[in-house]
Amino acid sequence: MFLKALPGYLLNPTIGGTTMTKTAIVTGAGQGIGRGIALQLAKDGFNIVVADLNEKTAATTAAEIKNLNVDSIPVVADVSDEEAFQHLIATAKDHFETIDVLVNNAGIAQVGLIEETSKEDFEKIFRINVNSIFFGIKAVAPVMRAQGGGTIINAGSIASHKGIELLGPYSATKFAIRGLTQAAAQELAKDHITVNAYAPGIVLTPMWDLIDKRMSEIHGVPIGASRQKFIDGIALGRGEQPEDVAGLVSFLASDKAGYITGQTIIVDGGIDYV
Ligand SMILES: NC(=O)C1=CN([C@@H]2O[C@H](COP(=O)(O)OP(=O)(O)OC[C@H]3O[C@@H](n4cnc5c(N)ncnc54)[C@H](O)[C@@H]3O)[C@@H](O)[C@H]2O)C=CC1
Ligand SMILES: CC(=O)C(C)=O
Repeated sequence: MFLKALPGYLLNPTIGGTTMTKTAIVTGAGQGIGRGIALQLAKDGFNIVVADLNEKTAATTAAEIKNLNVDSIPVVADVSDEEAFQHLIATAKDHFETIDVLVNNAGIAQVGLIEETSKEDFEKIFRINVNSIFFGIKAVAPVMRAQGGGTIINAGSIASHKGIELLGPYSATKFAIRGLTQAAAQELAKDHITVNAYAPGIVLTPMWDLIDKRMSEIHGVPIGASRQKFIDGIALGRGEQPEDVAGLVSFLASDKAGYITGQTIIVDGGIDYV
């Protein structure tokens, strides 16, 4: 029933006169970049599984998507828990039959000096940002392999390419994600599964509200000043929006990106220090 075989991966193929709508799971889709990606993929014609820790925001995003002529379900899941991720994949498969795209977007940031970061916080950010992607790849690969293929897209960052002061543990997780993406792409290529990552810059979401507040406290500058300093280094002259990231993910999830794998692609408006 699943038609994917690279090349020639068709979005919504027609089989015996019936159009098959593809399905994407987006983690952390209750707000911010994940929500932006989920809405864009819905506009591209995917049914969407909206996964998030936050039940209320997941339900709101899923309801918004249902107004876009595709189907959507919210699933409450802590993706840093392997069993919860397996349950998410099983729920998506039960509901929509295929899982064509998994966007491992959920993540957290922590701001502070490496020397002042506790072992518990260091382990926590790895659990949420990295273990989740490891669990996601492990859970979805057998499903995609059995279907004949699929696409996994992970949340990197410009911090996947350059360690950023006061974002040490966060940068370490994003470098790890770049490595996992490259290795998974090599291992899964024979199964017609592509694995890539997006690497945004300074995206104006609740995550950056928190980063700015904490950095501004540490530097003793007014709220907003730390973020502005980063934005001043962007060639395109403005902070990034979730839609800017969603445009890249839309391409990576499309037939047009069928020959791209193992890449962590920067979408940052041209930041001078990367
Ligand atoms: N905002 C930015 O400037 C950038 C963000 N990124 C990455 O993009 C991704 C999304 O970032 P934002 O939208 O800005 O963050 P955000 O904090 O605004 O939203 C994150 C979403 O993930 C959910 N989430 C957090 N932990 C979860 C867990 N364990 N299980 C399930 N859901 C969970 C939250 O409930 C929230 O809805 C993250 O991986 C982040 O590291 C990368 C580069 C820049
Ligand atoms: C949050 C994040 O990834 C950056 C680079 O700001």
